[in-house]
Amino acid sequence: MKIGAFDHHVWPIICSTLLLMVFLAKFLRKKVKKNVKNRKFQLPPGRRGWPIIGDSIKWYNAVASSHPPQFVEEQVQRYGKIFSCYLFGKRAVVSADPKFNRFVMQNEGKLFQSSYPKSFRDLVGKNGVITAQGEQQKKLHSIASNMMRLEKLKFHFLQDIQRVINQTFNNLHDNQVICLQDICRKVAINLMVNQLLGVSNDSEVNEMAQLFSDFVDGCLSIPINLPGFAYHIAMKVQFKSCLPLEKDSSKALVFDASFNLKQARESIISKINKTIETHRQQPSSGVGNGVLQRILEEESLPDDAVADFIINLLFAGNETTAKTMLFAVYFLSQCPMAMRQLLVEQERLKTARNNFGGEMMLTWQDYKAMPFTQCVIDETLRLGGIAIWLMREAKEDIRYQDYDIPKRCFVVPFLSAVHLNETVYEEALNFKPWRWMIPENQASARFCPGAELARLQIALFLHYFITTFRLWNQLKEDRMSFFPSARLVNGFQIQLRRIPDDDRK
Ligand code: HEM
Repeated sequence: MKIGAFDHHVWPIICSTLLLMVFLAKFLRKKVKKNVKNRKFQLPPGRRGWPIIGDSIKWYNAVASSHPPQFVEEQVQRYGKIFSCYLFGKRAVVSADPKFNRFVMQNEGKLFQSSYPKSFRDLVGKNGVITAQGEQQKKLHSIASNMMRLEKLKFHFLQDIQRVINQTFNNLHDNQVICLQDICRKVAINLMVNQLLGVSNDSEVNEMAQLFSDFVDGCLSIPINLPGFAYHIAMKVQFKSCLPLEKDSSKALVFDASFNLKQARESIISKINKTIETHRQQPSSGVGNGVLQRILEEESLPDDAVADFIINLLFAGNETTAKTMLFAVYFLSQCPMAMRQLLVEQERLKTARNNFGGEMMLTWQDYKAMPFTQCVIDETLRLGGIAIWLMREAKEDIRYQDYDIPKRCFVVPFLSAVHLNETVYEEALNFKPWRWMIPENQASARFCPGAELARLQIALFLHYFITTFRLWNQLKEDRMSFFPSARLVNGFQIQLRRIPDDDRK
């Protein structure tokens, strides 16, 4: 049978040819589109991992271990120093490349911004230096840097820090068994209360310290309370697997759902507001010499912004300082040679202490004469990795060398992968404070406005610790973990041997 001019055998051939051409056209269009897209978005190499959660569980397993860069190191071997993956339900670009990390830090606010969950921002306050963005962040950063610059430390903090440390140590007796992790938290929180709020009365310090401490513990647990978030699932799995093994004495693992964080925040704000009121009523009473009082005198921030500012500083400075103190003693216990050298430096200064109102204290010149102590602090920060990674978000599509980072992508400079890299630091896994005596190693980025204050606090803590307690017996093996924050899993339980009073000069 004929249809039109064609034989009926010809029609199937024409139809299939047409179909083939349509498919071919579609395929080529897709290919061209993909190429254009690839050219536009050449993500760093990497992988997708599991649906929704991506590599979050592997990530958490690594950071809960004693060697947090493990996951990053594995990916670096496969894909290179900058790679992509999925974390917390988001596409992420992770870097173990010091150059890229510097690029991120140098373009803070311009190309990148900090990326914290909303619930965290609500708790620590939207108007604080950690959580604010753009121009407001720059302004708050400069206020924070101004409040904690060297001259202020010299005049406002030096003696107070020594008083607070001694108050805590005076309550510890010979042969007492302590959990050093708890003691360091207590010292650091008391220091924060004293320096931020200008509170020095014992009972007030204790009351505020308890409030601050509960608040910081709670904030560390907030990712747990994000239902439906990949983060939440990862944490839950992680918790089930690590909790029975790693129950430590610090409160860092107390994840009590009934804990009312908002209430703790309100109580802190009400205390801050009361202090503001007292200061306004008696501005020249000389009561309190904290950052809070100085902000009220020197800056013109609204009261709610002042409260957020203080809570942000508390959050940024408390755990970081406490854990650096703890890790310094932990590393020193494992390195007798460094311990001996530190003791020589500090014993010499102990004999030079001066009398300030009946208390023997160190002067600013003494503090400046602790070169080896500063190396111990640098090495503790490198090996202890208190700030393991930074959390950023791309503000726009960004081109870096051959790669593209799309807008809103999670960007993670993984600092400890650089700090523990053998090609950057020889014998990177060993505690070797002497490496910081080499001038080239000394330059480091200063993006923490509290860095100098933290150094002063840690140096003075080490001075009084090693010159008050002779030797300490470690009662339980310990190891570091970085989940949910940096800690020693058994809290570093030690028995103190106090140097007899007549031995002290
Ligand atoms: C050893 C102790 C400390 C360490 C290891 C440390 C580390 C850091 C790091 C890595 C950052 C950058 C975070 C980021 O960019 O996402 C940072 C920022 C910050 N730190 Fe510290 N810090 C310490 C002590 C302190 C203290 C004592 C204070 C103040 C009381 C403080 C206040 C801040 C503030 C306000 C920021 C935010 C700066 C901004 O975003 O503009 N830090 N710190």
